Formats: sequence, structure tokens, C-alpha cells
Amino acid sequence: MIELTHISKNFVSGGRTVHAVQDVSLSIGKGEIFGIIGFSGAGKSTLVRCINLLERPTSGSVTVDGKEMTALSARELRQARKKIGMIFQHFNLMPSRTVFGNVAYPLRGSGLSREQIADKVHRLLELVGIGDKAEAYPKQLSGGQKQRVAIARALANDPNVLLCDEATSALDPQTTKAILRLLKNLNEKLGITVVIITHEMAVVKEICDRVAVMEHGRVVEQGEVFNVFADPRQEITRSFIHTTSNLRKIEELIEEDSPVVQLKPGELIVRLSYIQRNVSEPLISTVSRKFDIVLNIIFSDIAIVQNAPIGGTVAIISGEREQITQAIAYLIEKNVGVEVIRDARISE
Ligand SMILES: Nc1ncnc2c1ncn2[C@@H]1O[C@H](COP(=O)(O)OP(=O)(O)OP(=O)(O)O)[C@@H](O)[C@H]1O
Repeated sequence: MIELTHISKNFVSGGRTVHAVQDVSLSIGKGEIFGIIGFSGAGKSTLVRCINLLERPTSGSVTVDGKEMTALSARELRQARKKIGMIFQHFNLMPSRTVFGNVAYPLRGSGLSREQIADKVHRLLELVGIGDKAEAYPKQLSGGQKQRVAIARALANDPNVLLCDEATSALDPQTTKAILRLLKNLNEKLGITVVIITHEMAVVKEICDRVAVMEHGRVVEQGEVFNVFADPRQEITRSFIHTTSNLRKIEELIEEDSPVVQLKPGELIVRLSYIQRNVSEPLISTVSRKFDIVLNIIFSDIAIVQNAPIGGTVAIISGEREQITQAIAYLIEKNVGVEVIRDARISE
């Protein structure tokens, strides 16, 4: 659906050249929800703006729905852009127009009659869950409602692609979830391909199928969200993942020598991570029964990503030395990642 091939984009400002995007190639499938994550300045916005040619790449090619975007005439490009909707962090609504006026705006010159436009706008407002707000002005709406208006406007020309540039970054966590649910719903209902730029791994975890991680203008890692979460290859990816999990807090507790992490002789602290999709058995209760050991859970953080559990548990294990060894071997055999964080067996 979207093919970016060797895209680079340089900006020259104040006599300096900024290499905002450097040799990025990405392929995004039809109907996919694709995340692009990176810190501020990584080049995410520039890359996504190359998809609809709001930025013209310095080099490389952009193909959307079979059309080589850089080869289109100005007229053809205007037509092609209508099939690529876009929403932004700050909504970019026209304050002097009503919700109706904002959503109807892209339909001017579409050849539809006044009645057809009214009918379409009302259908779109219903679709995004604000059917009763047609006559309101943007300043009378909450952030979540404003983003719903922006989404309705972006859908006015029945696009095949929706680009979302930090679309939930100005929203509180609950509203963020509601907007992400709406995007997922539109993706399923309309088959629309969604590209999401974010600096929040929680957004990626919530709805994306695949993700690309950007750093200094380059894509440093990409893959299915589950695989990237389960086995991050780059340090930057790990740091993003840790922001969504409390399982790393154990290191802080050890550093502080918290009472929670004091061990009796023979005990150990382990971090158990789900790193394969096939972990479905109740493994903690199974190992404690099977090997007659006790697992005292300190933290647990398990989320469902792409219909599979991911995350893990930090626990203190106590029991017979040999039984603990066998239990760990059993967990590893069941595809659980086992890291020993602190070990009081050594002093036995
Ligand atoms: N029009 C421009 N002129 C000059 N430099 C630019 C321009 N647009 C972006 N840049 C620079 O390109 C780099 C990448 O910016 P970009 O906005 O794409 O990053 P980002 O990952 O989207 O970050 P943010 O989330 O902060 O927007 C930055 O160093 C930025 O300053």
C-alpha cells in the first residue's frame, strides 16, 4: 500500500544541513496499523509528511496505492492527496467554523450537492461518535471531541490511508484510549491503512500491528509489535519498552536495598518474561505445584499485545535448591525468559 524506498530528506537552515531522514525504506501493507516511534527530532514527522508529499524527499521514491507520488503532476497530486487523510496533535480545526463547517470543508468542489454533503457530514459525525455536535464550535469541545472532528474531516474524501501525527499526545490517558479504539474501529470497519507517529510505546502496544523505531533520521529496528516487545534489539527500543513496564523497578529497589528485596539464604529473585506467543498455561501455579517451591510475586505486569500475553513477573523463589534449579529449567523449556536478579543460594 505504501512503499518508501531509500527516502532521505535534508533541510538547509542557517547555512547548516539537517539530515532529518536518512535512507529509510519501509513497506506498509493495506489495512495495517503501522507505528513509527522515536524521540523528539528523530525525523518521524518529516518521514510521514513525505508519504503525502507535504515534504518532498531529497532522494528516494514514495509509492502509495500503486502511484509513484513524486512523478505526479500538481493536479494528479491534489487528487492523490485526497485519498490520504491526516490528523495532528493540535487538531488544526478552523475556529471560526462549526463542527459541520470543518468536516464539510474538504468536500467543497467535490461535485456533491448541498444535501449530499450534509448527509455525508452527518454520517461521518455519527461514525466518530459526535453526531450531536454539528452546530458546536471547536472552542466548545474537549480535546477528545476536537480530535474526533479532525478524524471526521480527514475521512471526508473516503481516504485509503490515515496519517496520524502524534494524534493522542495532547490528550489524557483515558481519552487517548478512546481515540485509539476509534482508530482501530475505523481500520476494521473501513479497511483504512493507518500510520501512527508517536513517542509513546503504550500507543504502539495498544493498537499497532507493526512498528518502526527511528533514531537520528534512520529506522534502527522494525517488526511485528509482539516480536519487538519480546525481543528488542536496540538500546533505544528497550528504553521505550521500559517506559511501559514496571518490571525494571526491581533494579531500583535493589539499589535502595529495600526490605522487599531482602532474601533469606537459599532464595533468589527472578524476572520471568513472556517472550513467545505460545505461553498460555498458568505457569506460576504449575511450577510451584510441580516442584514444591514458593513464588512470592513482587511485581507483575502482563498486557495483551496482538492477542498474546507479554510482559512478566518479578518474584522471590524459595524451596529446595535442586527443585528451584529444575523449576527454572522447566520455565525456560516453556519459552519463558528467566533472569536471576539476586541470588542468595550462593552463600549456602
Ligand atoms: N522545515 C524544517 N527546516 C529545518 N529543519 C527541519 C524542518 N523540519 C524538521 N526539521 C529538523 O529535522 C529533524 C527531524 O524533525 P521531525 O519533526 O521530523 O522529528 P520528529 O521525530 O517528528 O520530532 P517531533 O516529535 O519533535 O516533531 C529535526 O532536527 C528538526 O529540527
